[in-house]
Amino acid sequence: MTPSTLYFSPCLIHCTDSLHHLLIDAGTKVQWQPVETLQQVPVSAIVLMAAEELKEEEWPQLGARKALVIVDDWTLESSLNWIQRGATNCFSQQDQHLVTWLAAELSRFNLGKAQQSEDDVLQVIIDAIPTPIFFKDHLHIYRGCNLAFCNAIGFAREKIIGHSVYDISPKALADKYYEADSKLLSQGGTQRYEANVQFSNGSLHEIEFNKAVFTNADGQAIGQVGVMLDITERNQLMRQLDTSTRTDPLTHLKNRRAFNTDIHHSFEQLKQKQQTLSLMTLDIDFFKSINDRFGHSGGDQALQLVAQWMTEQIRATDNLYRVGGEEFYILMHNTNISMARTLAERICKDTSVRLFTIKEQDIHITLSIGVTEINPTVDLDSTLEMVDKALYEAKADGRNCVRCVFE
Ligand SMILES: Nc1nc2c(ncn2[C@@H]2O[C@H](COP(=O)(O)OP(=O)(O)OP(=O)(O)O)[C@@H](O)[C@H]2O)c(=O)[nH]1
Repeated sequence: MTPSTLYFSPCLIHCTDSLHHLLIDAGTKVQWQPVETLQQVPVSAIVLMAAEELKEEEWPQLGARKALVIVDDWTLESSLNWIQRGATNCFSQQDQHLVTWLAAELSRFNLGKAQQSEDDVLQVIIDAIPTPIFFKDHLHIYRGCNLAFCNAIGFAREKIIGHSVYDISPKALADKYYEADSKLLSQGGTQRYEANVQFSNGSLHEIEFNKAVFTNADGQAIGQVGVMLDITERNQLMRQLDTSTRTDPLTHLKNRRAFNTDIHHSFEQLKQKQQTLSLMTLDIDFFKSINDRFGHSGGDQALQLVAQWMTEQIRATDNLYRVGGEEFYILMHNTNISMARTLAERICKDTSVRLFTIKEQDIHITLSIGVTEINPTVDLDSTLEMVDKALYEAKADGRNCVRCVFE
């Protein structure tokens, strides 16, 4: 692109010829380049667009170009409307001010270039900050950024400054950014949100955007500044922490805390949908004697083996928890009491005939099991009490058996 190239929409071809000659008379030689859409116009370049050819979806790109909107009937109101949308100016086709505007702008462009200073102290300072920083004007056009921002999104500064989000991001993403920016500009203050961002090297990052509006002396929003905090590691740690607070360290099964969350969630779903949900509580019989015989570490090994064994016995839709010393729960979705009882009896029987090897000795382990179907009209605490009662009945009836709650 050269500064003296002027872009124009094809339906203005008839006026480019006279403009060309008028500009030569004004001492400015230009070349003309037709474009179908604003997207084809390089950022910061001068473009003449016929108002009727500008689609609404192109408006966000007006501010990133020196866009002159050419209307059939010029009115102050329509002209101001176009300027508010980001157009640089608005002229009627016959208006010779267009020639003076172009001549002035083209000579100012050259002057501006000569005055450009590479010694921008503020730029040097923000480039030293490792966190990506950017700022945009009230038309969402990038007006500044630091090196970390360039590196993160993978564009050189010249490809960012003066561009709209639509010039540097895929449309779907640009739509999201534009919406968030518009909200912030209209509400003022600050904005904080998290989004997944793919960096230029292909890596995916969880980013916390912290943005704030800045205003002129009259308090009018004139732009926004944003900082991108990379919270990928922090979020990973939080997820690990969350998992570990819901996991039993010995058996790696979900623990009572996870059970409480899951059962409340499932109970709420049960109230809304026509489904069935059953709960089984399983307790190892005479576990104390295993501890007494093999020591605490032998007891731990037994717990791990039983947990592993039970994991193999349940279905993909069942959830197994270790909720106490030698006590487990199985939450069974889409399962009524008769299906739950069948599963419980199979686990009970198969466990009793299986051999578990603790400290190189084979032993039998049995389970007492209580089973209930969860009724959405009965409160959860009462249901948990009833299934515990069923378990105690199984213990009282000699252990190694299943007892059900029937309402
Ligand atoms: N090794 C080991 N033992 C545990 C753990 N948690 C609880 N225990 C032991 O489990 C035993 C449970 O004993 P009881 O509540 O008397 O139950 P029980 O011997 O299984 O008898 P019944 O349940 O009545 O059949 C206690 O000795 C606890 O110390 C653990 O994490 N590891």
